[in-house]
Amino acid sequence: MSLYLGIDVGTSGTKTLLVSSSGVVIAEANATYPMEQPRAGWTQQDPEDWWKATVKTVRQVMRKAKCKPADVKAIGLSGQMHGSVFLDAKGQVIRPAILWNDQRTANECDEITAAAGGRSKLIKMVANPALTGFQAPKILWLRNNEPRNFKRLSKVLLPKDDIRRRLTGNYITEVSDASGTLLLDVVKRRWSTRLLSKLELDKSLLPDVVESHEVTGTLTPEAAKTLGLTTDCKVVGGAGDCAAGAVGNGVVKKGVLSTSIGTSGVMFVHSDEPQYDTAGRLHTFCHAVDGAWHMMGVNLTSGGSLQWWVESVLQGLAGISGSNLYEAVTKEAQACPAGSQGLLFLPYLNGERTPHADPDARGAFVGLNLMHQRGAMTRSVMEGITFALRDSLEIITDLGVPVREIRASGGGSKNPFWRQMQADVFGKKITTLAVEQGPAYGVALLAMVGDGAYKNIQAACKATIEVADKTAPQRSDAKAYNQLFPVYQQLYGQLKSSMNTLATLQ
Ligand SMILES: Nc1ncnc2c1ncn2[C@@H]1O[C@H](COP(=O)(O)OP(=O)(O)O)[C@@H](O)[C@H]1O
Ligand SMILES: O=C(CO)[C@@H](O)[C@H](O)COP(=O)(O)O
Repeated sequence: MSLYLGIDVGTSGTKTLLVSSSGVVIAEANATYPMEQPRAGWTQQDPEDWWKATVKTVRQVMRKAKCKPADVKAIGLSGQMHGSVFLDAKGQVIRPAILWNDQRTANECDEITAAAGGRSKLIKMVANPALTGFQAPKILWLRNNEPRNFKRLSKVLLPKDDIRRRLTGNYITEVSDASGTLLLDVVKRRWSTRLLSKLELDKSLLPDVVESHEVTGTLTPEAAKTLGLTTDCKVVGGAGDCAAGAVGNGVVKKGVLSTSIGTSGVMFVHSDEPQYDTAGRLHTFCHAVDGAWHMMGVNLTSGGSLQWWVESVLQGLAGISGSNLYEAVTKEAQACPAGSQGLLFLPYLNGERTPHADPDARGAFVGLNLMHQRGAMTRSVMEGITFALRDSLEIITDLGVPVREIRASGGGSKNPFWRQMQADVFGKKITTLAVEQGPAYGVALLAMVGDGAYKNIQAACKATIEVADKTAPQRSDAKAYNQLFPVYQQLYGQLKSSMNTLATLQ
């Protein structure tokens, strides 16, 4: 028997899947860990927590499946992107890892842009502008703010690649996650020696880069023993969670987009060429598909905004308690008409990336009146999150990218009411898959390709992925959203200066 492990080192926890070569999920396990916020806008985690969660979940799926260790032929790794694990020459972690949603590096983003000779020159070099969450500004932040730690620095790894180091002993990343460092020449799929030299950073700080399906090593005897696997088990490159999730959704060819409403929100499109938005609003990264790229818009607090609204604000109020919190609030939201009676919500609770790269953007309800009840407010939170995704969709379609179908995924898309809202706001048919397992599933498929079970990732997706559900737009609600969306789009510009001042007062 040939089995494959997909491990996704997420922000709230690690998810591990054991999958057969025909794509059936045999067992799954999750383990959570905390996120530290030492100051407003700063986010950190201990890489040791990721390793413990990896060991725990792999051992759990092996126990559940009762299979032989030798049956597990290969592992695919996925994870939260952009985070930085700082290591010394002995492979010891120097300080807590700084995460994708951390906002401390605004000065370093300016420093990078200036060193590159301006924003458009930087975009030409690495296909993207400098954004606070990316890895390169974090390395500069360490140099500027913790010089003693910087002196000890020998390697910087992305979260899932730190797990690879512990599994194989090798310091390797792959093209999709490396794209989010801002140090990869995304067009040539190799480190940008030009930008590295302008930033006076040594290339030896970075790991080697491979394609996502390539084998990066086998388990060390120690790792094999700890996980209950064998030293023949391969570890393939894998992918950052956005590209891995897209592979798991079958977004490996032109014309299909995927949206994900998790903590963050992502609108993702496959591209056969390295196409990019010259204004830098979308990210252009290498896809986990050999020789392909992708563009994506990312909202930093997407499902995270609804989670804040439901779990921090509404929870405990009359009728909103117990294990069915989201069902209870959805019922109230559904009772309010599309457009939330003229109420709009801006989901910029922790700054924003697409289309407003602004660490000091903030959230807002605009248009409140005495008629509005709890249901209208919940509905407007869901609508605001969906409008934020439509911002990305409009940039993608304005670039001339054809959109035939949108595949919805993530915790938010499990809710049929929200799927219908997405169809209505986007004006497109929304599809969901029979088994939606996200990034961990995508990298299990890449592991199959690396092991030779399929000739490429397109063949693996074709053999394993099945569309289950289709939701078409409803004309009347779509019309209400089309009236509201231009007002939503104006609000950021109108409120930016007040939001930025308020951010200094928090
Ligand atoms: N029943 C539900 N209805 C609507 N949204 C939900 C529901 N359950 C979870 N969510 C949303 O899904 C998000 C979590 O999605 P998930 O894909 O698990 O995120 P992540 O991988 O980032 O942890 C939550 O922030 C919440 O907004
Ligand atoms: O920053 C990005 C992508 O550019 C985020 O999508 C993170 O990669 C999110 O990780 P999770 O919250 O899904 O773990």
